[in-house]
Amino acid sequence: MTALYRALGLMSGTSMDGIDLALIKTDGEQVVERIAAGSMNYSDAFRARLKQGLVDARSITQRDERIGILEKLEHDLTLLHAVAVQDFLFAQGLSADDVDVIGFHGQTVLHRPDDALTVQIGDGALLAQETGIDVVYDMRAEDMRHCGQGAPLIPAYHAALAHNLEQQPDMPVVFVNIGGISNLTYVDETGRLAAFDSGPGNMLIDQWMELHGQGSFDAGGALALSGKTDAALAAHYLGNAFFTGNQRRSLDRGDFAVPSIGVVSVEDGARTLAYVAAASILQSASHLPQKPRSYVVSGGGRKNAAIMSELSALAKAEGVVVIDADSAGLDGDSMEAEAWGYLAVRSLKGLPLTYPSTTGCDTPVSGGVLVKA
Ligand SMILES: Nc1ncnc2c1ncn2[C@@H]1O[C@H](COP(=O)(O)OP(=O)(O)OP(=O)(O)O)[C@@H](O)[C@H]1O
Ligand SMILES: CC(=O)N[C@H]1[C@@H]2OC[C@@H](O2)[C@@H](O)[C@@H]1O[C@H](C)C(=O)O
Repeated sequence: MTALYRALGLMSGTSMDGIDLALIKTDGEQVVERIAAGSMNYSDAFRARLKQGLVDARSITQRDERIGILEKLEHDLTLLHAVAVQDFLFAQGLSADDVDVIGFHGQTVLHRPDDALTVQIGDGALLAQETGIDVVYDMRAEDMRHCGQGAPLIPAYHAALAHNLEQQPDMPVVFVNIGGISNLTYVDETGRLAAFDSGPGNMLIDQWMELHGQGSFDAGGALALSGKTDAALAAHYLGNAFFTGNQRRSLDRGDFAVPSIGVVSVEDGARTLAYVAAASILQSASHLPQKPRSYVVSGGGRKNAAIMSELSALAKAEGVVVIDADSAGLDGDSMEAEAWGYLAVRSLKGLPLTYPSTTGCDTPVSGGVLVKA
């Protein structure tokens, strides 16, 4: 039997709502045992600093540049991850010795795949020092050196999950992650893998809510459910070149702009953006190798009832079943964090993290930087 590693994945996603943590036991191949998961929310003040970081990052031309507040932000973000790890281990009754490796994503502050530039802040050496645990980080860069788009990386993990589901969904199955940005992974009976980002997920909804002083997200999709879809606004988003272009693989937060205030009512805006989140999944799925038979949905967007009802209706019209990841025996909140633990182990073993069919790289590519504690 191949060695199993206890891997702790840490994800700070594009929504910038906090840090997700997940401990798994895995061989980095077919074996995945989910052990525990947790999260630590960012304060409003820290989230505001992250947003400033995105602004400052716009002038980066070399991926190790840390302009404006980015140097201090990277340091503080890393220390917050160290605190999240310590709190998580304490809550689980574990210690650093119980973890073989941390898979550290950090925070994406800039993603320009067309310029082969992707920047995640997060200091792997500092995290290893603070936690006393080996850290694998910076897992997107090597893919870009091989002409890949540096994202999405979760498909390798989805492929492993497809073999581990308690209830096998109808194949081909598509894993749908509705985060700030959404992405799709297609897996069929032959093990064929295809993946790409599919469009805006929650990020426009979150920005729309903030613009109207209605908090940072549409809880349960309640506001959206009280509005109606504005066809012209929806068509504006769904007509974006991303959906038709042949380089359509990965997205940056900046690729879609929130509607201006007053274009539609706040309720109709929330509904329209929920519709766009759902419809862009279907629109992108039309580029998959074959029509899927089921969607397994994870990410915070599955808690927005307007997104889910739009998605279910659109999928039903195409004969595709929508399943919540949790009802498939998975954890829809911590899947990305699990993936980063899994990918860290693959990195240790020199196994590919990405494939030509997932990021567009020219050959299967491993990656990640290891820092020993
Ligand atoms: N109860 C809820 N009701 C509605 N929406 C929710 C709820 N909880 C979370 N969300 C949405 O999900 C978002 C967070 O989702 P998630 O954590 O999957 O994103 P992320 O991992 O940061 O993004 P990405 O996958 O793009 O990196 C929040 O910003 C919010 O919009
Ligand atoms: C550059 C970057 O951080 N991209 C994220 C983002 O958030 C969702 C989507 O866009 C995906 O491509 C990716 O994250 C996931 C976890 C991934 O790489 O698989």
